[in-house]
Amino acid sequence: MIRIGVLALQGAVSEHIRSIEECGAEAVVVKNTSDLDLVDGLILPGGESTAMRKLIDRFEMLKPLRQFAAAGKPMFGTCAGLILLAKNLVGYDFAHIGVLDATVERNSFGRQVDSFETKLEIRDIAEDFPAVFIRAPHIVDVGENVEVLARFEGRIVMARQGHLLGCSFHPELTDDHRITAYFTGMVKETLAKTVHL
Ligand SMILES: NC(=O)CC[C@H](N)C(=O)O
Repeated sequence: MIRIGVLALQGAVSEHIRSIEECGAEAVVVKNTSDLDLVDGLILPGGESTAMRKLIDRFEMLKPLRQFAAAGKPMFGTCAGLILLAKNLVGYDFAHIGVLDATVERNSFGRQVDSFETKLEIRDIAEDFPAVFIRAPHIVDVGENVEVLARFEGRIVMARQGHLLGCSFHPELTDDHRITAYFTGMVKETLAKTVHL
């Protein structure tokens, strides 16, 4: 069985665990570098990116997370997790993990209290995905190797660059597991390639 980890330093962890299990994979709570060694793919959950970064530094996980991505292992950032993955952040002169070739702006959809749900058309995944946005970021711009998978009101809200996937919203907060299933498929494909090397 494939193993998918959820970075569990802060944020919406348990819902991702449930969704991974619904998709027939083993879910692993990742709290440190040795947990990271156990997994074939990693979900970076929503929450608060600044708080998550502090904890990543405290547990000395920044370099291991970058190495995980450099090794070609799939990573999926949702909301704050997307902010962690992005190479460029509007208004900041640094990135966190900094591997997804995209420029991301934080808190793009209104004030701090704002959250909403909408149906999204997502390329290759769904025509009507129930997407929950909570103080969500959006993708301002992407590099040429990045495929845009979904937009909301013209703004990019989901994108993929090879083994890296990111979205602005919280796919784990509904009972619709199609996005987690898609990521599970990415992990399976990567493993199949690795085994044949
Ligand atoms: N739901 C979320 O993950 C919100 C992200 C948060 N606003 C941040 O900038 O980190």
